[in-house]
Amino acid sequence: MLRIEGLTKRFGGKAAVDGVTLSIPRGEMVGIIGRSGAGKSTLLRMLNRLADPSEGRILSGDRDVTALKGAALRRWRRDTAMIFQQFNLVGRLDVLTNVLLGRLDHRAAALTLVKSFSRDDKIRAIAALERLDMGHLLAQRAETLSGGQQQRVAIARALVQEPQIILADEPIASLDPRNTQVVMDALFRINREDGITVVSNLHHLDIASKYCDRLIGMAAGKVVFDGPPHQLTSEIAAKLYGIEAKDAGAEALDQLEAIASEEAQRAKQNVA
Ligand SMILES: Nc1ncnc2c1ncn2[C@@H]1O[C@H](COP(=O)(O)OP(=O)(O)OP(=O)(O)O)[C@@H](O)[C@H]1O
Repeated sequence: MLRIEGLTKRFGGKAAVDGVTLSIPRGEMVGIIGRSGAGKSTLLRMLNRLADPSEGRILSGDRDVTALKGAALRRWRRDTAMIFQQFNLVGRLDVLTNVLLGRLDHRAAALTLVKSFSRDDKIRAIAALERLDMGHLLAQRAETLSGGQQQRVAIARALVQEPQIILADEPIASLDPRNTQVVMDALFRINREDGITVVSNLHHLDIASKYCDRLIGMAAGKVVFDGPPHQLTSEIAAKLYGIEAKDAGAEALDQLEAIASEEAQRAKQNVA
């Protein structure tokens, strides 16, 4: 269980994240939604300790994550793998080596200085790539891959970290609809099969609603909605996305209704 208590991050006088309090149980698939500048990335970066809060605490069980330093902080970063919009691969390195970089924190500090990975590391990396349907491209340079393929390599790199939580910062923002589905399906499968908590910032309400158990809506640094997708009303969507995005909110709500009716249909079939 991750607990966030009164988390605030100020840049100058302005609060990018403003007194956020939340609990995230292990194994949940959470979507953080809201318009650009709402504070979603800053919140995620604080969870991984890429950014330090101005106020508040993050607790993992009874461990105070906000106070971690040195080796304990490195362990926390390994436990909370990040995935980014721009994939953050090393373009000139091959796919397998990019994935192996996710194993660096598992190795003794002395070994990290030598560029050799154990057989066990390589087996894990290949298995992660195969799981993401990328095994056949392991020798290819990362920069030659499509965006969707690069994001799958980034997910494989996150997997070999053996994280408890995957923090995905707009993982599909640079992808076309087909790759969006491939990447979201992969994150969903990892969440369901491995029980890894996934917290993902998502611009698209329809995608967030389709894949997530829970949506956290942010506006001006504050949480303005926290609940399952079917509880998101048009008023809240309008508040989250602002007047000019009202239509997008309405469109997304139509899709929410379609999802809800599909679920109802499935439930009916199960009963029958
Ligand atoms: N390093 C920084 N220095 C100054 N201001 C910052 C910094 N990082 C973020 N901000 C500001 O904090 C606010 C929240 O930004 P953040 O990137 O967290 O929002 P977001 O919801 O993730 O938006 P987007 O979807 O566009 O990434 C914005 O007003 C942004 O300009």
